[in-house]
Amino acid sequence: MSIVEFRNVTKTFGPVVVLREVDLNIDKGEVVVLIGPSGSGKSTLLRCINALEEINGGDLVVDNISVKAGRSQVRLIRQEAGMVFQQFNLFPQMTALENVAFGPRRVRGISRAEAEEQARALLAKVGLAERGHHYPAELSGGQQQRVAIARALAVKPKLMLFDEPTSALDPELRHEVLRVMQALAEEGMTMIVVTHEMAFARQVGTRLIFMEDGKISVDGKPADLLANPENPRLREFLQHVH
Ligand SMILES: Nc1ncnc2c1ncn2[C@@H]1O[C@H](COP(=O)(O)OP(=O)(O)OP(=O)(O)O)[C@@H](O)[C@H]1O
Repeated sequence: MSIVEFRNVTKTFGPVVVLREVDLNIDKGEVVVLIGPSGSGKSTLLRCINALEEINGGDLVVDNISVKAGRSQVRLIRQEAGMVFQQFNLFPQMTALENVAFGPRRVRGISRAEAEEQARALLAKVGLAERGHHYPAELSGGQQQRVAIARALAVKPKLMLFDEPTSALDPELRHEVLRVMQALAEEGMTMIVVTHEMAFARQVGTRLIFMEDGKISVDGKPADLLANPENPRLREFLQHVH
């Protein structure tokens, strides 16, 4: 069953066309890895899914809700699609625990005690049970990114969007974030991941999409595409990401 459906979606910024009549269906449980040259529209495609960007043409339906519906519906989509950014984007004045507890308190209106209990469980899940009282500045980049994942999970999203989640991290910190993402995938979470981590694509991805100039040009199984990239531009791209 589709959880994300792009129907002929166009997105422009002024005169610049960033998504060109994109058609794409993503089913529940898929782990889609999105790759492509800089400026090909990967981040924009993700940001349209949780309505951080407005589409200009076509329709985009997320868990049966159109992004073109009214404001209250769009708010629902934001809850259903958790987003993790390259730069973590934690609230600096809040502890890790407060960062994770904040969303459920605001969105679902649950008590502080209940939100903090859930937040503690989520921090334990991402391997940070002992770090709840730390502020973001006291945590490594990899720890901050894992708090960001816990924070996104706290509002119980149906899918998770990751925009280059490891690009700002030193190599030795990347694997701790990738491990958390792999565990989520193994639990059946639907995920769309913009990344250059081809080992993750091969081991965890169920689908690999190559974007070029606002269009999807290759869409298939990671193992097949990585072993035998028939598309010459994909082949060239892959030579540069290793
Ligand atoms: N808010 C904006 N205003 C104007 N142009 C934008 C805006 N956001 C993105 N763009 C333009 O849209 C195009 C696609 O950007 P996008 O960030 O989606 O690409 P990307 O494939 O994610 O690239 P990268 O790998 O460099 O992050 C680029 O030409 C970019 O300059």
